[in-house]
Amino acid sequence: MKTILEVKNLNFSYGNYKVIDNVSFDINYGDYFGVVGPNGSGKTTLLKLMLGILTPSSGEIRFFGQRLKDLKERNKIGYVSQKANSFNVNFPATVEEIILFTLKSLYKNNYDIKQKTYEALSKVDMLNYKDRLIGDLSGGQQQRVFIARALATDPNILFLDEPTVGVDYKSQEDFYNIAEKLNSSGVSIFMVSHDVGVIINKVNKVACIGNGKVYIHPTDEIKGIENSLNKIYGKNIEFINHSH
Ligand SMILES: Nc1ncnc2c1ncn2[C@@H]1O[C@H](COP(=O)(O)OP(=O)(O)OP(=O)(O)O)[C@@H](O)[C@H]1O
Repeated sequence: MKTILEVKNLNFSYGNYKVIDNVSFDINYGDYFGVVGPNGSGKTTLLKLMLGILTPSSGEIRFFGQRLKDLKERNKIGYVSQKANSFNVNFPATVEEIILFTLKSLYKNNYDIKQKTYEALSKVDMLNYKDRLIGDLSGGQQQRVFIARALATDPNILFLDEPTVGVDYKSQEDFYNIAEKLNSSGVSIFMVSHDVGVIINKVNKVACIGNGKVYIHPTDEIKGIENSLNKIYGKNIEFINHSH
């Protein structure tokens, strides 16, 4: 099993307030990794540390064996932020242009750029919308375009911050189907979510975050997950339907 991301003895504080306390974990190629925890527990902070948006107080983050700050292939890491599906409705760009713009900074050949754009839009079933203005799409459709933009650079790992917030039930289902398909095609996924029940049915590893600590369990370790959730939420949580 090859490791895609290694986190060792990671610490992070905002001023005197410690949010990440000596956390270590690995993500392997093919993992579908779900991060759950209460409001303010540090999910977004952890994700921002992984992406280099925040700098740890101490500890190490390695992608593909390289330290984050030395990493050359940043395009192998995809990211869709929490705010991606609340795009300014007046933004004057088409779906196709949103992706072309990102790729132009990475590739020279215009034919390749078009091909990669169309491939990425097909992966999220949005190719038919390529000429539509991004601002005219629904939240769920915009979200799919931003996933396509993240996919267009062929990432090995995709970071998703609360991808199902603000999208309706059908779009959530569409999203989870796309995520599953991507994961089966070899893209590792790191997904932050509030939806503990859904997460447990979708992912293969769960990270429960709270009080600075991160407890990692494979999804078939239901008892272990319940214990960790009890620690971080401070109340008794039991899963009634164990689908694993
Ligand atoms: N820039 C900042 N400066 C100071 N404290 C911050 C900053 N950003 C976040 N925090 C604090 O750090 C803690 C973790 O925040 P974070 O946004 O990572 O939590 P979260 O688990 O993603 O929360 P939510 O589920 O509400 O999105 C919170 O207590 C928050 O108030």
